[in-house]
Amino acid sequence: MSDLAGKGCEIIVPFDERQPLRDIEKSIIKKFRKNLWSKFIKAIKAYNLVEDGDKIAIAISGGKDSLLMAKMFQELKRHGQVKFEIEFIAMDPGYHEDIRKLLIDNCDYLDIPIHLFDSKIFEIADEIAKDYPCYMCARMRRGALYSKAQELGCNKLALGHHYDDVIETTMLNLLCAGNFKTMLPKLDSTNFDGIKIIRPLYYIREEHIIKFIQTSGIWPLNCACMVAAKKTGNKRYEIKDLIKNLGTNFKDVEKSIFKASENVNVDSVLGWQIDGEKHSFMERHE
Ligand SMILES: Nc1ncnc2c1ncn2[C@@H]1O[C@H](COP(=O)(O)OP(=O)(O)OP(=O)(O)O)[C@@H](O)[C@H]1O
Repeated sequence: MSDLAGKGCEIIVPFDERQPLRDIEKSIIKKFRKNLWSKFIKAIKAYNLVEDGDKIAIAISGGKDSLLMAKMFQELKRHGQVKFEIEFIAMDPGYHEDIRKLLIDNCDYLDIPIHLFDSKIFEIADEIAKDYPCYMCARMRRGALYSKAQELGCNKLALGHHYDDVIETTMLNLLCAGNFKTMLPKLDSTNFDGIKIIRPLYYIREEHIIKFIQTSGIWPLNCACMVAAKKTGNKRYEIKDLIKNLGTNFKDVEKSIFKASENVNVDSVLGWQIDGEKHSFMERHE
């Protein structure tokens, strides 16, 4: 087994024992309506994420975010007016066997029928990018998920990134990469024809997902590799803490970071890119 697989990490401890499935499902549209269900629907409508005739591959890592996303899609199919199909795909990058078992057990309990498939991503990332495997791992993971979605005839791939992932990405780019770029709620694949990525949890705050998971009594897979377990080798963890700390002095700082990417004033920036082509404010002065 690759060193990346790890054994485990900080866990999200449930408030109570596992609740009956029907209660968990009901809680999404009742108890958590405002913070989960309404936000899910809002993003779907705002960005046209689900359309008639879609076949959506829902990517399940076994973590809290993707488990919730799976249940919300099932609710949407049950209650919504749009006609679409769903397939749940879960890729095993070389998990520790206990983690794989937890993933399967949670999906069984929650009635999420997954297509579980293997890849050797941990082994490869460990070999070719030992010190900073995250970038390599994420790229290969994306490729594996796209291929599976395409094999199943899907036109969309749904990922469980939420609001806090979005603002962390914005800050990560600003502070570490020197650019202004966020994570979009919908985008075309560059390598896989006819597949779009969608992020229906775009407006959902992580704290509400944690509350839902704790209330449901589920022990989600919290981190699947050593990098996540140790919280080192990836700047994202530092950015997460930074945003949290900023919140003590700046009111609604998360909202401001999120809004910044809706309100870019192109009249007041030095340069920008469209379709990979660079532009400068100087073009307007020549
Ligand atoms: N091994 C995997 N198999 C299928 N989908 C995956 C896998 N790993 C990640 N994903 C998808 O990519 C999304 C983002 O992955 P990331 O590792 O950033 O997860 P996360 O923020 O911890 O979310 P989660 O709680 O769902 O694991 C996940 O929500 C899921 O949709």
